[in-house]
Amino acid sequence: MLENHHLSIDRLRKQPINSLISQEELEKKLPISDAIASQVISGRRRIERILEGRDPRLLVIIGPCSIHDSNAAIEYATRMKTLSEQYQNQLEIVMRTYFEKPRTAAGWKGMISDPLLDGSSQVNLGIEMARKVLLDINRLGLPTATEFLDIIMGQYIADLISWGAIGARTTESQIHRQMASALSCPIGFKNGTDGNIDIAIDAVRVASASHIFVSPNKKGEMTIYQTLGNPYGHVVMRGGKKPNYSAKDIALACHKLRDFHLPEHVVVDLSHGNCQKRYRHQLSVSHSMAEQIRSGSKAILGVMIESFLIEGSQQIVPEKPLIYGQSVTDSCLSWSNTEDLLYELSEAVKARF
Ligand SMILES: O=C[C@H](O)[C@H](O)COP(=O)(O)O
Ligand SMILES: C=C(OP(=O)(O)O)C(=O)O
Repeated sequence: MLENHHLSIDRLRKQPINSLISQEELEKKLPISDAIASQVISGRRRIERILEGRDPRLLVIIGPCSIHDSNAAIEYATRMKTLSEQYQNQLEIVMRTYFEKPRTAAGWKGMISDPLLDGSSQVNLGIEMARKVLLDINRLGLPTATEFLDIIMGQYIADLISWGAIGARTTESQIHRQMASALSCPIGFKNGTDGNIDIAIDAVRVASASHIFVSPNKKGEMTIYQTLGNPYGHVVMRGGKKPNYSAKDIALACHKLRDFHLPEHVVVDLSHGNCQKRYRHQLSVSHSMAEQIRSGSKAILGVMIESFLIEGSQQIVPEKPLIYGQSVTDSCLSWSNTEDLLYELSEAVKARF
């Protein structure tokens, strides 16, 4: 009687579906080898050197908006690995491997939440598939980037990530800033969806400090951690109601960073608000980046690009087969546009050595 009464007080709007695999169990199933661990560590170190201003190469975070098909992701990574070797003296290429999608309103929330893309929400399968893709891509020798959206799920893959993002919708969230202060990779904070850069600068400052952060340990036991602070936070300009990639916008952001004695550099996201959701416009934003870099800008430390095997995007329709290699979230650039764009950026970077 008492139990029923209790149920009606705090379990009105949820019911258990399944228990979640622990990080320890998942890592036992899909362990990181010594070779992959040192690949991740060296990828992070190269990115950190760019952030420290000790490497003039351009950080390029590139890949599909989201990963929904492991085979297509591996094919993309294999092709990208060839380009990353070709341009290794100018570009540090890191592949976008986004498994969690923050949605403006509704929509598919990514491989971790719904790996079968049918609303069956098999989270244990999703997290296993995500970890496997990351192991495979890192095994190819390509560093990986992701958005840390859910403060618990990201920890199941964080050991395989060389660059992390806190997205436009969560940069202002205290919990995400605290999580970033604990993460082992460099973290880019997006400006807000309305274009507000100040919240991203605040996030960099907050994440660089130590915090108390409550999260599960590898066994799944809730634990109180003291974080050390992340010295590699930086701002990602992604535009908002209007683009913010012009030299003037970047100079303004640098001016604001200077006021807080922070390094005067940013990553520019060519997609999202900067292309105003017209994916081909990423090419014009890229021309502007190349132009600014050629004229000596040191403020652009990196760029983010949404690209996949096939350009554009497609809807997830029940029973309808998906087009292989095409995005199911934001529209992406084609492979051939991607090749042209990386060539242009690599040539521009030569000019700033
Ligand atoms: O990068 C992806 C999307 O821009 C983000 O997840 C929001 O997508 P939506 O506006 O289609 O929900
Ligand atoms: C969701 C993304 O970006 P933003 O947070 O800038 O909207 C993204 O890069 O996938």
